[in-house]
Amino acid sequence: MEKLLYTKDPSLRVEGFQKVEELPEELEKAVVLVDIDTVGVSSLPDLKEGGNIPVAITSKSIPGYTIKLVSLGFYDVLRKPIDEERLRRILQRLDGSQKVQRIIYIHRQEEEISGELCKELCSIVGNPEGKMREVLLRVGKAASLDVPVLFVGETGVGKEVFAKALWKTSRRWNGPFVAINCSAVPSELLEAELFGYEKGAFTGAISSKEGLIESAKGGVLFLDEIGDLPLHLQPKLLRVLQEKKVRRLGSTKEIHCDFRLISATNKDLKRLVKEGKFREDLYYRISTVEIYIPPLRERKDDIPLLVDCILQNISRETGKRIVGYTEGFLKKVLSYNWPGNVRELENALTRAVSSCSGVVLQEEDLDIVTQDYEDYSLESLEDALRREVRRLIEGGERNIYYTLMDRLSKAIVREAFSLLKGNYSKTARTLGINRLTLKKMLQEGARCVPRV
Ligand SMILES: Nc1ncnc2c1ncn2[C@@H]1O[C@H](COP(=O)(O)OP(=O)(O)OP(=O)(O)O)[C@@H](O)[C@H]1O
Repeated sequence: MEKLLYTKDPSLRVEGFQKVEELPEELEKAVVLVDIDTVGVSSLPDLKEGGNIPVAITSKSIPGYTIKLVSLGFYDVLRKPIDEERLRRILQRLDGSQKVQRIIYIHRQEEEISGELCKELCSIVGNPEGKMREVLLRVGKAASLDVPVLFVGETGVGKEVFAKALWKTSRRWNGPFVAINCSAVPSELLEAELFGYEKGAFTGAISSKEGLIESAKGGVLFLDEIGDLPLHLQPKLLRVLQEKKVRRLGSTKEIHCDFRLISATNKDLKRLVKEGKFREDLYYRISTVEIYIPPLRERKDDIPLLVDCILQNISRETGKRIVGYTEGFLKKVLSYNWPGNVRELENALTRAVSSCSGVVLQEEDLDIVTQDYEDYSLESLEDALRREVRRLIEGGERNIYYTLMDRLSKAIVREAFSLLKGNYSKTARTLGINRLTLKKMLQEGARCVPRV
């Protein structure tokens, strides 16, 4: 492995730097130029050990990024292409205080790592080796394409967090991020909100107003719960997406609008299409890239990392000092299935912190009902359900009925199917349901998306 020695030579040229795919074994006292666009920042702790001086190299010029990188531990940040004069100044600055012996340029060919950038920029927590890696890679790739993206996943999995990460790492990062939840606005108001209106367009329109589509010009329009977009607005949205023009209510003038659509849903849109509740052409238009975010119960390795991060945030916000938690506490967190995902975890931890009398969270501070109860009677099941309904309502969850019914029906079907050794006819007969319905439920069991 060739290494470039730092010689104080003023004619030092960047092109002469050693490029290595992986960290060299001995790095002591090296200035390590880390191409973070391709290598990421995960190697930082290793680099700093042994007194190396990491300098980040990036082509991204996102506001706050330099500060973020320096706060992570980089000595300085250089933009690509590397300005040799700036590099030389950094080296001279260092030379007085540290004996720099060599400079190494670490770089990786893959572009995949922009996913890592999303992670750092948006404080997305997840095990880098786990399921979130795939999601981050997909977000990283989608960021460079200016096409509509649809995030699919249960409530509280982080669809909006990822939508923002996508926006911040796309070429539209300096444009606005305009978000609206289609299920939270009554259908008659949603049209005016999205498309805008002219004065007198309807009773109460005392002045004209631009719609959110117009406001998203140059940036991103985030349509949350797009599955709840009323049928009569769907062709209007489709037209806007096709023609890149919007017409305010009460106007004949078309206004050009250049925005990127990112949408999210916790519903099975393909099923809504089949049921005639969502237009097929719109579905294909909004889902050029579809990214599925798995529920927390399918990525339990993320939970300890999330717990640490959420507890730090809660401590910061509330001023209540929490130094850790017992093994029993973490065991209880891990044994629960978190149907409300990260949002529910945040709410449960907030409650745990407020009920904790010391600085270490105990098992009993967590008021969740874990699955390993011993009492199998229907009464106890009803009790558990009552507690679960109360907890979900207090946690501000939506779609409670469907989430619970979906989980219950799937649990019943799966258990019967496995007890009856995978015999479809027998299971259908025993459960008293149609064979086709059974097959469909078993197929859909893997995704578990609550639906109406
Ligand atoms: N990977 C993550 N790292 C850190 N925080 C996360 C992560 N995923 C989700 N969160 C947090 O969980 C909460 C819910 O996330 P978000 O609102 O993005 O979920 P959602 O899937 O859009 O939910 P809904 O479908 O109900 O709108 C937020 O407070 C968010 O900051």
